[in-house]
Amino acid sequence: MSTDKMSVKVNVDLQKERQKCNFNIQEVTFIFDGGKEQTLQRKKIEDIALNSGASIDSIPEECLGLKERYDNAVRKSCIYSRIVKNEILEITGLEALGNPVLRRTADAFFKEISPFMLHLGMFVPTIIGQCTEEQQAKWLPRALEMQIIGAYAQTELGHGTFIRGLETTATYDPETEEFVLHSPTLTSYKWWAGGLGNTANHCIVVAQLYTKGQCHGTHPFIVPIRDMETHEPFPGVKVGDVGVRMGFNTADNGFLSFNHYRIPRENMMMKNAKVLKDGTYVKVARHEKLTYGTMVFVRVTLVKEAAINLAKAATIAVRYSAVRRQSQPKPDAPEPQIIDYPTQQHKLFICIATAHALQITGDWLWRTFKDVLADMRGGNTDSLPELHALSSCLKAISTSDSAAYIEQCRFACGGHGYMLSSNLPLIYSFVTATRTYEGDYTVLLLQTARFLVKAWEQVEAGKSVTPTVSYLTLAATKEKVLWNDFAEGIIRSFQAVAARKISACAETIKRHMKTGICYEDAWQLTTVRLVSAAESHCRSVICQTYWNEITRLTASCSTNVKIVMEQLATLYLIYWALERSGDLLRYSTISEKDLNRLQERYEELLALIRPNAVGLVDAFDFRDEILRSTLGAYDGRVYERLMEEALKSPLNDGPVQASFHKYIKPLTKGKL
Ligand SMILES: CCCCCCCC/C=C\CCCCCCCCCCCC(=O)SCCNC(=O)CCNC(=O)[C@H](O)C(C)(C)COP(=O)(O)OP(=O)(O)OC[C@H]1O[C@@H](n2cnc3c(N)ncnc32)[C@H](O)[C@@H]1OP(=O)(O)O
Ligand SMILES: Cc1cc2nc3c(=O)[nH]c(=O)nc-3n(C[C@H](O)[C@H](O)[C@H](O)COP(=O)(O)OP(=O)(O)OC[C@H]3O[C@@H](n4cnc5c(N)ncnc54)[C@H](O)[C@@H]3O)c2cc1C
Repeated sequence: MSTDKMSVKVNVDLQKERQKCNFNIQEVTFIFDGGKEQTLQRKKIEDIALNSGASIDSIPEECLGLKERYDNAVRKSCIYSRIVKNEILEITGLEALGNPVLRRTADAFFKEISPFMLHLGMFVPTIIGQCTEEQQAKWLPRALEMQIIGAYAQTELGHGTFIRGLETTATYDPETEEFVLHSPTLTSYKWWAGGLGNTANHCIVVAQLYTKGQCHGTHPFIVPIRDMETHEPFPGVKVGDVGVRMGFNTADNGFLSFNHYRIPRENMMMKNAKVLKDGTYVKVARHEKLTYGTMVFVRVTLVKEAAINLAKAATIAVRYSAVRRQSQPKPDAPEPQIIDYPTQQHKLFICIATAHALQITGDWLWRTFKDVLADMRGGNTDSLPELHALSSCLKAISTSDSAAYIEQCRFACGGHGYMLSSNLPLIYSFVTATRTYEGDYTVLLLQTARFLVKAWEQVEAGKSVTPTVSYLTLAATKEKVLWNDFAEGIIRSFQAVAARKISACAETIKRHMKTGICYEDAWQLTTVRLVSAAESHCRSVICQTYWNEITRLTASCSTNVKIVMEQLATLYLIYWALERSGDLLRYSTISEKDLNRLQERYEELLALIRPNAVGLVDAFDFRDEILRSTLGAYDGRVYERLMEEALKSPLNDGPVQASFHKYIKPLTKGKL
């Protein structure tokens, strides 16, 4: 098609899809956003941030060089942060830090990431979580006003996972009432902190605290690293960019080292522990791990982050699949829309369902987090271990599932999904990093497994356990869970699988120890099973939360919304029952006949959901500016947009590139 004849109308196939949709889209948007109020607030924020057109690039971000891309990201971060500071936080308050609306709207400005993301994502939350009130009064207004820009530097070249192994030291000098920060080795260089390389002028540094000759473990400090006028690093501070990455290239991930660099005593974040003027160390917190609080907070927010990104990818892939026609399964019939292939539905509908499952579970986890925080303010830390176990496994599974399904969405778009202009590769490169940062997948599942094994030992000892593991009590009676394929039956069977795996792990550890080895070695020998047990536990939590919550949330919805939401949730349960059929055959009474029936129901559900597929992704309600995809825009002008974006490439700035004259011509003329 010639570019000058491009139509601006909505693609006909998409129009027909929208006519087929039989439910009220807005009601589903409300469910996905967590309520009508939240939808209205989100739309208001999007209007404020996006209607001026400030987010729009004349040249696609991906066509710029590395430095220009960073420069452009800083420019737009300043615009967006001004809007956030002056207008958005007024509406949302600091609640926005745990609410995906800021990130969702930021996607219109940054195809990759803002170098300011960690400022709001971790620097500000750490000030809130780790500073005394007096310290907050000093730092928080400056941070929110963007007078200072911060990063969070915990990870080092040598250690990310094992925080207790960090090597940076903060040694207290009572003579001057200062801490001396030092990086004793190459492996002690801070590495990875977002925004640190060139942007931040302050940084939270996690270092081993020494006072009176004794090490008290890792603690956070606020460290000025650059001159506020010249932006030059202070003497004793070495800072730079870690180099080109798979994604995140506008996030300015940096390295940092100190050479006996001094900061005032008051720059230690002292909510959980203090160093007095004379160097006396005073522990304030009731729980050893409260200094890890920011990580728990971010893990909680990442569950909804995973949901939103998957919803974006699903929107792109489903709309494209309604527009794209390919092959001719029946002679003389027109080429079908690719969404009519059951295999395509199998790839995509689980993505829609998973986005809902994670969003709903993320909302529930956020509420749980706030409850635990309220308890802790009252001095009660009893629920912290359960929150840590939950946030660890949910962060691990949500980010891992979301990354895998985003990649599946890209596969579902064939060759065009490989184009950066589809946005799918960029969404993937962002989300796949979430599986690693803020705690690696395996490491976090093993944290949950620790909690589960302890819970099992408690159950065996006849003690009560916390709500999310109460299903273990039933399992301990050794009563067999009889398979039934109602939703509640499937969920009970998943719990039985998790319980059996957890008890088997506990037995395996004991068996190893009987051979004379220590607990730690026995634990290591069991870790492959422990990861699998923690994964099963987490899936049962997601399935139960999704089912219970969707039933509650749709109670007052219109009939067709109830039906389509129930279809999606049932699809999710059956999908995982089929995926984990090996576990079910091993640990429940399910038979081959039951599995065959489940497979049939799964395929029936694909057909039932099919007419509503476009409506379901429309209900995620992403503005085109946020989707930033040639394949996923609301109007479905896929081919026109692909062509328009292609023409913006600098490689199309003329019919002949300079390299022809420099290299190719001499080669073809035998002169090179
Ligand atoms: C203005 C424009 C801006 C643009 C718009 C932006 C808008 C932004 C707004 C919001 C943004 C939201 C999105 C956020 C995005 C954020 C991006 C983040 C980027 C990445 C940042 C990072 O990665 S920071 C570094 C993170 N690092 C880690 O996560 C390290 C992982 N390791 C650990 O957590 C721990 O070391 C460990 C848990 C693995 C082990 O710790 P340790 O060795 O000390 O403990 P043990 O294994 O011995 O366990 C002892 C005991 O403690 C319990 N425990 C461990 N951790 C915790 C915890 N956190 N809480 C509670 N309890 C804990 C453990 O279970 C053991 O208990 P027992 O009872 O003894 O069994
Ligand atoms: C894009 C990006 C942004 C980041 N931003 C920041 C930031 O702003 N600030 C910051 O401080 N950090 C940041 N990080 C660092 C991040 O938090 C760490 O990379 C992460 O915690 C993993 O630690 P690691 O790199 O040391 O991996 P490692 O711990 O070395 O992991 C390597 C492998 O070893 C395995 N492994 C490690 N320990 C165990 C164990 N005990 N048992 C079994 N297996 C184990 C892991 O599963 C993994 O497969 C960022 C990282 C990325 C990729």
